[in-house]
Amino acid sequence: MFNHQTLFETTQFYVQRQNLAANPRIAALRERHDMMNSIINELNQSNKNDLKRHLLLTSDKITNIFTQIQADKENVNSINLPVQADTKDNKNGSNFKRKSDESLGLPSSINQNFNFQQPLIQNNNLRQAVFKPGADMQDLVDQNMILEQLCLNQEHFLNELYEEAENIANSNLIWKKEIIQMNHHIENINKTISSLESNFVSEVKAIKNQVMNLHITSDQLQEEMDIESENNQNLMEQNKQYSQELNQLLEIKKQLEKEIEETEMHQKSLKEQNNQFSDFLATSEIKQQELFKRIELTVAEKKDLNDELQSIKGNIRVYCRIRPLLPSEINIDKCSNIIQVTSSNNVALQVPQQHLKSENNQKDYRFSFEQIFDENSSQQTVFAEMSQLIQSLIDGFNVCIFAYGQTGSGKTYTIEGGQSEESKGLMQRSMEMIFQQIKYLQQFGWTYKLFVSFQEVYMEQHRDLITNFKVSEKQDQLVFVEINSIEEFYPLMKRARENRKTGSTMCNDHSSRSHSIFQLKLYGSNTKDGKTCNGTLNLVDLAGSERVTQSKAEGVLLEETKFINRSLTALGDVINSLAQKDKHTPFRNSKLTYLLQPYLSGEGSKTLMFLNLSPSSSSYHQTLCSLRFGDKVSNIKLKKK
Ligand SMILES: Nc1ncnc2c1ncn2[C@@H]1O[C@H](COP(=O)(O)OP(=O)(O)OP(=O)(O)O)[C@@H](O)[C@H]1O
Repeated sequence: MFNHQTLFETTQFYVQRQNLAANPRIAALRERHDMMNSIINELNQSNKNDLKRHLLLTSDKITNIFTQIQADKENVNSINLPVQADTKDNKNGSNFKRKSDESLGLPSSINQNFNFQQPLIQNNNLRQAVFKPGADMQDLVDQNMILEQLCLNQEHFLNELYEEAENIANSNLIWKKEIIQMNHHIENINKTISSLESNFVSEVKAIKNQVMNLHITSDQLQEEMDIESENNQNLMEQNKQYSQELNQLLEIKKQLEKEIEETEMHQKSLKEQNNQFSDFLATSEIKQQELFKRIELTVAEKKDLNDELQSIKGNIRVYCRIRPLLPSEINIDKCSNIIQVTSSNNVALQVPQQHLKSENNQKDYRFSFEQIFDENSSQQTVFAEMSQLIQSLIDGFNVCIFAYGQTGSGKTYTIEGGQSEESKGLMQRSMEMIFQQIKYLQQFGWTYKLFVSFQEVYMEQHRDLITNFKVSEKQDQLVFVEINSIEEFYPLMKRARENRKTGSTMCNDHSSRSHSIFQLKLYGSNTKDGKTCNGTLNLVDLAGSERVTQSKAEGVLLEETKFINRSLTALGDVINSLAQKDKHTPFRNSKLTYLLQPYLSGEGSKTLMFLNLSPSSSSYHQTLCSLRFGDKVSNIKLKKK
């Protein structure tokens, strides 16, 4: 039996379901499904080049749509349908069974917002209207027919709805499948996109690197181009300069060509002059040879004349030299000058007032010497007078020059002199003259070898002043140094002076108490005629000639003074003996005479004694002694062999 209430409720239910079918959300779902299809078609249609762009755009769209679909689907599922079997009002247990929500693809949960009370109330009202008590039978039959017809219509309509619902469920399943396929497809597309993206990124990276490299290469090329352009500019400038120089050179060339022409002309005239000159030279050479012969003869004559002159003057000569009063003698000791040079050969020693009695009131002592140099005589003047002896040395004589006098009378000043050009002494001036003469004589075939030694005799001890070593009896320890120029001589002189000074400080200023001997051995040979010519120069700075009694010396000083006096006396004796032509000359009486023996004896020897005098009144006795010694020596003549 058909239950009207149940039919009504069922009808109500399917009306609601139809309403659901017409739900705007489901319609929207459909629309989006269509849109997705169109997008997929669109994607399939898009060409490969635009694929990436489309994919990027559509992937976002798809993602949005998909999320919306998911949301909509959830919303759809969340819409609850009334379950007839479970309602309270299904009292009659209707056999109408609605299809399960799952089979329709709809969720089984109940939508709490849907109001079921309103239709139920309406049904009750309808039921009351239909089954109204007291209504007549015909009305009921009519009503029943209407209701049966209504029921049939409703059933038919419900079947349609049911089919419609099944279709929706089927299509829903198809959508699900499509969505799954689409998801796969989207995944594949995403994969393709990501691979394309990674390729794109790597390609972009590669392209970026290439672009970077291109930038670098471009920068380098730019730099090179800049350098090249600079070089180019420089080259242009150089080119300009070269072209200017070339023009100048061309002008110079023109001038030179002119000059060459002129020079060639000049050369021709010079050749002619040359021929004339060569003729003239030939005759001049003959004349020159004649002149050389004459000069040689003149030199030989000069040598003989010099020898003769020295002989006339005497082989032993005495030059007297008086030094000026020293500032200390004038200012401190208040001494006066007691020597008067009366002429170039005569000197007078005044007896000081305090000594007049002891000298028997003799006012002065007068002496004559070959040459007297007063206090104003320069080193140059003194040397000029004795330079003839140096010439004799070069001519092959032995020359001995002594400086004799008391301490501080000017012996060292005369022999060695000072450091300045003006004050340099006999030693330096002699050496300079010798080297000048050697150079001059080279043109006549003379060559010379020079050897020098510096030595000292102190208290009969012989010492080498170059090595600063003691020399034994054998003399072979004495060093002779060969010198080839005046420059080689100076350091040796300096060294000897220093060694003498060192000795002086070690031995209580023994420099004034020792005899200093400079020796030069000169060996000459003539390459033209084979002649030889050997001579020796001795410059002797004698020790101070103080007398023991007058010096009031004591101790070591007394000993030194005794040695000095002994050696000076021995020198005087030797000179005297030589003058007396004695058979035996006592050379061995002192180290000094023993050393000088070879150069004092014989006709090839020339001796000069400088008698150095102090003009001070305080040195009266010493000066008188020196003058007497000098007088004695100046009267000696060396014997001839
Ligand atoms: N002709 C001169 N002109 C100027 N000064 C001189 C002259 N002679 C000597 N003198 C000075 O007198 C001082 C003593 O001279 P020097 O040392 O030569 O004496 P010396 O006789 O060698 O003494 P010593 O025996 O003690 O060595 C020095 O200061 C020197 O410069």
